[in-house]
Amino acid sequence: MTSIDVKDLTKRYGATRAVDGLTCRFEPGRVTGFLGPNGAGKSTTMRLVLGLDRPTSGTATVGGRPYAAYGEPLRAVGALLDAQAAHGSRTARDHLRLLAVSNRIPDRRVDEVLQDTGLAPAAGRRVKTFSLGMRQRLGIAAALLGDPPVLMLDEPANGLDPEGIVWIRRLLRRLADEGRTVLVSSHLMNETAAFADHLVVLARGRLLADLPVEDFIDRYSHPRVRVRTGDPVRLRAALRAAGHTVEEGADGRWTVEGARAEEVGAVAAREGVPVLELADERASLEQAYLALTAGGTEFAAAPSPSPTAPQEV
Ligand SMILES: Nc1ncnc2c1ncn2[C@@H]1O[C@H](COP(=O)(O)OP(=O)(O)OP(=O)(O)O)[C@@H](O)[C@H]1O
Repeated sequence: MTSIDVKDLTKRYGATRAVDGLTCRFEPGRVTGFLGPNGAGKSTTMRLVLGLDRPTSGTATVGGRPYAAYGEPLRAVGALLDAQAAHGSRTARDHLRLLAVSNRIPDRRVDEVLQDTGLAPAAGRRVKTFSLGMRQRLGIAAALLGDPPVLMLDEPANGLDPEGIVWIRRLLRRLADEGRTVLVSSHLMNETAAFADHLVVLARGRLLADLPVEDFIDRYSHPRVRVRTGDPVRLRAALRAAGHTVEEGADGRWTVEGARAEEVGAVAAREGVPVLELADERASLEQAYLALTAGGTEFAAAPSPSPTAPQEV
């Protein structure tokens, strides 16, 4: 089983700490969503794992070894960092063949990954004629080529149509179920919630959260209840008297923020008010994520030591 281990990793570009003392492990058998606002350090971390950049300090290893120590790297880590990387004048098949040869990967894998990514009908077309979504699929095909135990994909759903998004979710799930380490960076929170098991959240190069998706939502989101009643006047008064704030939706359903269904149910029962619908509503990952990174923004907005000092980015 091959994990990615990041220890005390720091990367500075001039005054910018793109990655700042990051320690985390990406484990096999699950899809880890790697989240963070623009400039959080996700791509830099992935580049450091792939040895495309040198850390200022700290280490990043794959299966306990630096990526550069692997003789046939595509068999160790499949990565999609830049879907535009393929040479435009080559056909998709030739692009994959070249990668396969340099990693001693059998030629039959080229046709397998073309098939797996839905590109078989376009295999003989030049890459420069590909749409963004097709290039994205080609990048994923290249990542799968060496049948690697670790996959690292930067925004893989970028440019995919709805059918493509369903496809990539299923693919990521299958890869993790096969015991691989699957790391996926994304800006799309709800999208990530639909396929990730685990989240690692960065802001300004620092680790903000490293925990299962469910725990993330429990920890960072507030409970709320959806309720519908046959006696709005009495229930509204009773809930307000019990200290709850009620938001009334146009469809007759109310939202009670910060409450659980049993509390709202108890208030209604005490008043003898008929309840037609009552449910805890789990806040979405989007809300939880925004709440967390809003904290990161406070940190970011801390006053600099003196107005004339250069601002740390
Ligand atoms: N080669 C570089 N030279 C200078 N600064 C860089 C370089 N690469 C990244 N940075 C800076 O490092 C910080 C982290 O960037 P990075 O691309 O890793 O973030 P990210 O989380 O991947 O963002 P995004 O989601 O926008 O892709 C940013 O402030 C960025 O401007």
